[in-house]
Amino acid sequence: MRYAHAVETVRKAEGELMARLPDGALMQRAATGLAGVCARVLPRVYGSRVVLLIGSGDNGGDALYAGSQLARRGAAVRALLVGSRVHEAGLAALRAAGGRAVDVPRSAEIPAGSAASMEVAAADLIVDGLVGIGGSGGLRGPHASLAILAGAAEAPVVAVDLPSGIDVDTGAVEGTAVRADVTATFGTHKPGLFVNPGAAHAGVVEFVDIGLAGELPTARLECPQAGDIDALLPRPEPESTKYRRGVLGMAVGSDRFRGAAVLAAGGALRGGVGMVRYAGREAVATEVVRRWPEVVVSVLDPGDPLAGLPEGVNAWVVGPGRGVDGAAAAELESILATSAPVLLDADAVTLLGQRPRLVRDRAAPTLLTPHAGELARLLPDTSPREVEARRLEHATRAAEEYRCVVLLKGSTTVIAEPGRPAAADPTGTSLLATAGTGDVLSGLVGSLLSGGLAPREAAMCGAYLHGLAARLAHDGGPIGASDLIDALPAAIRALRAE
Ligand SMILES: NC(=O)C1=CN([C@@H]2O[C@H](COP(=O)(O)OP(=O)(O)OC[C@H]3O[C@@H](n4cnc5c(N)ncnc54)[C@H](OP(=O)(O)O)[C@@H]3O)[C@@H](O)[C@H]2O)[C@@H](O)CC1
Ligand SMILES: Nc1ncnc2c1ncn2[C@@H]1O[C@H](COP(=O)(O)OP(=O)(O)O)[C@@H](O)[C@H]1O
Ligand SMILES: [K+]
Repeated sequence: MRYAHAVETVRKAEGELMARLPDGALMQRAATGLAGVCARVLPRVYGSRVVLLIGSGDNGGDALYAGSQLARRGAAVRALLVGSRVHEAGLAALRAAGGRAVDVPRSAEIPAGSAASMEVAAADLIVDGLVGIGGSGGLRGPHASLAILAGAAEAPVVAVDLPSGIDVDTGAVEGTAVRADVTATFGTHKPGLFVNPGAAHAGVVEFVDIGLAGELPTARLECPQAGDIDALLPRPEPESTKYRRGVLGMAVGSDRFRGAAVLAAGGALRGGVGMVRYAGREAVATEVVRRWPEVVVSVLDPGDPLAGLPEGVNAWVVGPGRGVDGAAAAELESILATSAPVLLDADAVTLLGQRPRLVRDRAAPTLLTPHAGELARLLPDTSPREVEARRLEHATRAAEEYRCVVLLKGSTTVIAEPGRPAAADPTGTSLLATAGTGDVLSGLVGSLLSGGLAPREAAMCGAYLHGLAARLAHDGGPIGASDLIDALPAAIRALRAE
């Protein structure tokens, strides 16, 4: 598991640790780790041209000390000073090691052809020490110009602690931010490194241990790794039966959206469910069984659909392609009145927006899996764009308001549960941005719920496998939701190998 803490927590923990250590010790640890990361990114240190982008704060100090270490190993290090002040001891260390520093004019944009712009363009490595956890908002003035120049340069960019300009606590990017190839982050991960759009600016995140772990409380955000998912995933045991592995009820698809039922059932079957019990109209049930003969179907009578819903299931998936009419609402209400764990997706989430109490007052485990548009319908005065800009914040708010677990789909899938650290899925890929992949996810997560995982853990495992399956299914061209189903067994197999 990778753990991320909010700025306020990091500051407090660093303060406590610093009080017990000699002055500057933490910065030396950070700088040494950073220099090591830079040395691994460079083909060789000796003779390479390293450009440091240096802002006002300690983030610049880290970069200057790391630069001094690289200079001692034979790199030609040049610091571009752009802040209203500079970390003086770091600058002195750089100079003592033979590095040089130039002031970048702070008032204006940096013109093409200026000395600073030529330095950046000719670099073998660019180190982003503009701002760290003390930054706020998108980058301003010459900081922004340097970030743009660094983005246009060929050299790899190593970000110090985080890519300057991203919102550390949320991953929001409001304005210009550095795009790094590698981020060396100190003491703990930061939430913005795991949540897009911030995460996409961080590149590969390398953790630098500065001895902070003992001072840190519970994380704000967790990012599960293959081993964590492998440990959680239910697997058949010698005494397993189809019932013990989990019976999943599925109220998905409709005459109009038959594919949703087929895809969701496929996700469940390849997710390791013991039995899928499909409930729906005859035409849909026929399609489901044609594709998946192992599914047990209950054909619902349009005159009295609730009477035909199967009983004795371990969990339910409700919503994808099901519609938002009165019958769908009555069905949702009836399923939520059971004591089984329920996953609400798509239309069921839309229906919930008008009936929040259905979930708020429910004692049994409940999981919502909206995309940004659906989540926005759950939160008054919130647009899908706002949800996408600050995913973590909105998923957390919805989980608190509806008192249940929320998996918010999208560029980064995030999972929130009141009173627990949020989780960010690391495997997501835009290959998934194609119709029907959400239906597969609902079945997959449903199968894990029916297998006994709690909603948060089922959501974490499902999202991880979903993204991994997309990556494995991808052989250079596009993939569809059906390919994703086929790749799920390989994704489960790959967990052990990762
Ligand atoms: N604490 C510790 O123990 C350790 C901390 N460590 C390191 O310290 C880092 C935090 O350092 P920090 O607190 O000095 O803040 P930091 O982010 O360098 O600069 C903030 C300054 O930047 C500016 N600025 C802000 N926003 C801006 C914007 N949008 N656009 C442009 N400029 C902007 C603003 O300055 P001003 O504009 O006022 O000149 C503000 O004051 C941390 O990330 C880690 O790297 C490590 O050494 C390990 C031990
Ligand atoms: N840009 C993206 N990057 C990563 N994953 C994405 C992206 N866009 C969509 N996805 C994923 O694709 C799936 C789409 O689900 P959803 O919107 O419910 O589609 P549908 O209703 O067509 O099945 C979700 O798992 C979501 O996280
Ligand atoms: K930085």
